[in-house]
Amino acid sequence: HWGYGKEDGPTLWHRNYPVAEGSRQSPIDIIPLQAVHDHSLGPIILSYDHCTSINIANNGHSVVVEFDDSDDRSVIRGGPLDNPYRLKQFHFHWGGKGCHGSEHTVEGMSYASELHLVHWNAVKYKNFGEAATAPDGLAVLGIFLEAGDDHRWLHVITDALYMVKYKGSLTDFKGFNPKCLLPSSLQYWTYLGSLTTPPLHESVTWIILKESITVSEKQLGKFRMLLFTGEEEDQRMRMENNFRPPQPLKGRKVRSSN
Ligand SMILES: NS(=O)(=O)c1ccc(NC(=O)NCCO)cc1
Ligand SMILES: [Zn+2]
Repeated sequence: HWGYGKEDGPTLWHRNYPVAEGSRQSPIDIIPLQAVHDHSLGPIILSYDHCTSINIANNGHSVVVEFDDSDDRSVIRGGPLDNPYRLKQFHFHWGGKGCHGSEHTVEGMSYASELHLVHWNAVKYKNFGEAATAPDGLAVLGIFLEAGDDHRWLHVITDALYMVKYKGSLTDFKGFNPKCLLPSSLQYWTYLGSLTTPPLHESVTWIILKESITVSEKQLGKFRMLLFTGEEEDQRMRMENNFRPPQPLKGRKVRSSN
């Protein structure tokens, strides 16, 4: 199976997932000065007020908070999107002690971590699985996490991580609204890309916020106490450096909101 190690990491994924070498892979290095200011790009609109988080889980690659996506109660719209996209889950990517862990980079600079809020086009597709294989099926909002002071709301997540230490573990996680994890500005870059983990489907409209949020090293350290491995496995492997490096732009344009 795939992972982030020497034997199963990003450089080997193309063996089972040839689209890894496709023309719209993610993440990418964003060069702000090369981004095209597109004045037709409106603001992104996040309607998360009635979102319903269900559980938090360790899937062996990251920690994921799943939402009830049975109706349009929490959606992202506007910006580059032609339809509202329903919030399905959010998860994180992070590094090892002190080193970097974001997937997207900005002029070669990476951040300590990156939060992905994953949405799917329920107007055109009947479920997430179908949308995940369509070129306009998914919209992922990416938010950079920078090391600094404590984040006042992230503790709600980090305090629950001990419950999902092992791969395959899952626990209730109700009443969490990811709006509390947003920076003050919703200015963004956007481009057409892919899932950053297998199956690497080229189905994602990426919306990356220019402003990062600040979290403490202590809070980041709690992500690193998670394990890639299950409770029954002898070899414990700390969950860290679960990020794919930037992929070739292959002629794509990155657009910038005003
Ligand atoms: N890192 S990412 O590009 O945001 C991403 C999002 C969803 C997936 N896959 C997913 O949600 N599958 C649903 C069932 O596992 C993989 C990668
Ligand atoms: Zn992700």
